[in-house]
Amino acid sequence: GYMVYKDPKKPIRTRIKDLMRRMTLEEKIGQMMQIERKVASVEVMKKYFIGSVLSEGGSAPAQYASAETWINMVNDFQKGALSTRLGIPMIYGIDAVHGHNQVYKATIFPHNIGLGATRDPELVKRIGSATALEVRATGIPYVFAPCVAVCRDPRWGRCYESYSEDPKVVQAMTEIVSGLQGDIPVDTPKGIPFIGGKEKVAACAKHFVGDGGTTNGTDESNTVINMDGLLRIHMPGYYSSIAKGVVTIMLSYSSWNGVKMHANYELVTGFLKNTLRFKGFVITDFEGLERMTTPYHANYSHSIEAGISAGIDMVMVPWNYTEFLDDLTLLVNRKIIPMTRIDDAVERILRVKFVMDLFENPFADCSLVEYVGKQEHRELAREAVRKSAVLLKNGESADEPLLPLPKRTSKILVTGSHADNLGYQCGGWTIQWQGFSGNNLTTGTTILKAVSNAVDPKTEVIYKKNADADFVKSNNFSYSIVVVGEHPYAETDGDSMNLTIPEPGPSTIKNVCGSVKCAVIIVSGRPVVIEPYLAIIDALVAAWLPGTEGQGVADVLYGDYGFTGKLPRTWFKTVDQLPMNFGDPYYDPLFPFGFGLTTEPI
Ligand SMILES: OC[C@@H]1[C@@H](O)[C@H](O)[C@@H](O)c2nc(CNc3ccccc3)cn21
Repeated sequence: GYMVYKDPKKPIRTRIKDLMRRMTLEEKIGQMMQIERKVASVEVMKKYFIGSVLSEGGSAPAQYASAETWINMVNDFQKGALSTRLGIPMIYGIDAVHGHNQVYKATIFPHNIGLGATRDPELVKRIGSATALEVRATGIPYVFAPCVAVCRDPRWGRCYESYSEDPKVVQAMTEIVSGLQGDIPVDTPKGIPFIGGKEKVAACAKHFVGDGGTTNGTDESNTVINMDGLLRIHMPGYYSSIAKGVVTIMLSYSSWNGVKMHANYELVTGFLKNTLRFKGFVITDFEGLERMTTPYHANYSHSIEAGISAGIDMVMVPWNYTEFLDDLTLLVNRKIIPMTRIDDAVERILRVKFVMDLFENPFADCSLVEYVGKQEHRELAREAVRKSAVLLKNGESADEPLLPLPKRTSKILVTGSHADNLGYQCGGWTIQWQGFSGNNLTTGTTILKAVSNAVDPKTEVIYKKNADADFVKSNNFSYSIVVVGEHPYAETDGDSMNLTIPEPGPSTIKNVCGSVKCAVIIVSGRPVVIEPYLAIIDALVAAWLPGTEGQGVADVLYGDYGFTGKLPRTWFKTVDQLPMNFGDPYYDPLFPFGFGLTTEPI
């Protein structure tokens, strides 16, 4: 029969009110639970009134799964949700943090540190639009992006997910929110969520707040800074994201001055919801409540009370959602958590679902599948790669630059662990949570292939993964391209106290650059130790984590385009200087924030 909440002609607030008054406590708590796809099913969706499902890093319906396979999976979960008494649609979320990075053949864009180096917000907005299309092509309407962390210590394993050490650069790059969600209508009141239609997705500014400011860059640890410092350095990305209508905000595992963000009422409710008037929903990180305590999951019921009371609306409770449901039900029945808090959470979640048209359009169709890895998206990614590359050294003096390299010559050497490895050049959060090695798990252009594509057909390109001095001396190479750097990593696995390039990178640099002109390309998620080798390196390029479109590196190496990238973060001399950021009283970098040599296109 007719019900107001099902009537798209009624105002959203009227539909929410009508729906809320019909809901049982169990149905309300169901809306607050986001579970992982591996434990989700039509039955579970129906039995527990699940409001949301996610793919954790690397969690796909199958290896090499097509867009259609993704769509069928998402639609199945949706059928379960719609078969409940009130038929509230579920929302599916995934980490699309540098393109739709979990999907085979999707376009993989440079990670955020590279986008920060472009200083091009309009480009980043276009990347958001392209990403939204590829995500919608697989039937998914919600992404856990952008990360607006301000990484203040490159020893942090997630520094590459941060656009810059400078909050102003991070604020500029929140243009990606407008690309992902669509431009917010000018008259929209501040903080109201907005999504611009079926080719746009709900975004998620993360991780609130101060994730990039932890001591020594230790992931998930403690950010020690006063309120002024927090607001000046770590908060601006949220001002800009909310002004652009960001629909959700994810909390950080980290603490601020010893208080867990997942239990921080003053910042989550007091500041974010009341002062900034954020009207979307606040979501935990993965097992955020379980990981509030050491040991993990200790005193879980208290963690639930602390988190929900702090202002958490949706809980990423991937596995033990039945325990969460039981504990929270008890807390409400005992009046430890007031129903008004539950109603605030559910109202925010429902508002997002109504705003996103999920009630009227709960199912995905196959109309967009050809957008996955679309050539024009790859061209956009190639443009981003060009603009993200930072030229740090070019010959011993300005009047004898090595770059741009000549395309026409007799014989050149391409060498290094990262020259022919698509997984390495994409970095973490690519197909697998921790990224991958090799060229088989998705499609793209390695830097080796890019060089071969770029040079004159008469030029002989010799590839040797780890060339030694004898090999170089026994050949008469005109010049060499040495591609080395970090192996892929994500989160805590990326924390590093030494920031060295793993062997045989340094040896390859020494072996090759000691015998022939060399252009060294660093593939890394952050500045790494390079000072000891700088003197023997003729040209040095920071390529960051460029993604699948390695052709963009060759574009600037060979002068089809000029180098324009600028360092989005300070390049240290030695790690014992850290943390060291632009504006610090002690500032003695190898290359300062904003540094970048340029070349003219040929
Ligand atoms: O993938 C979901 C979220 C992601 O959006 C967050 O940015 C990130 O902090 C995040 N981490 C995990 C999984 N973390 C984890 C860490 C150690 C062991 C097992 C899982 C999931 N997620």
